[in-house]
Amino acid sequence: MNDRVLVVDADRQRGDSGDRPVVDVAVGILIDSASRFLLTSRPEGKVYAGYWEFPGGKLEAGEDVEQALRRELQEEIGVTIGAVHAWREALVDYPHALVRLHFCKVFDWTGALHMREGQQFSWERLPVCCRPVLAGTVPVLEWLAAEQAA
Ligand SMILES: Nc1nc2c([nH]c(=O)n2[C@H]2C[C@H](O)[C@@H](COP(=O)(O)OP(=O)(O)OP(=O)(O)O)O2)c(=O)[nH]1
Repeated sequence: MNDRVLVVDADRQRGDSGDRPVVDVAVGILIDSASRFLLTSRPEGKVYAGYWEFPGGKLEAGEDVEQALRRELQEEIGVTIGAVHAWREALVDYPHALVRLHFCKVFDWTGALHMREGQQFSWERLPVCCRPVLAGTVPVLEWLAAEQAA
């Protein structure tokens, strides 16, 4: 595979194996009828706590991206999502893990937002007001900006 890798905090040590496993992560870009998108803050106890990101999480064994996204959004923000539109992927090398992010757009969901992990949330437009934004999330804002400009 010929992915370009975004290296984050390059000055911090990685595991000593050159061959780190790739962790797949399903990420949801929830877009409402006013074209705003949902950002949430990473909860206490997780790496990069307090950084803003799109909701989602790691695939569990046997899950595909869509299944993981349905489960994560139910667990983390209390909504049941409708159709999942696979959009972009990114490979990000953090000190804690090498992750492949599968960004999906979601326009339909049911249920009221309920931050089950004590996160903050914000419905955003570009440019976003939330700070800091997680490094692996920043490219998505650039892609959304490019899409709006097209
Ligand atoms: N959810 C999400 N994760 C992102 C984004 N950008 C980005 O680099 N990531 C990275 C951060 C983490 O390394 C990884 C997600 O892992 P996580 O630890 O938050 O996932 P999880 O909810 O399954 O966590 P846990 O159950 O293991 O606590 O993806 C994003 O926009 N949304």
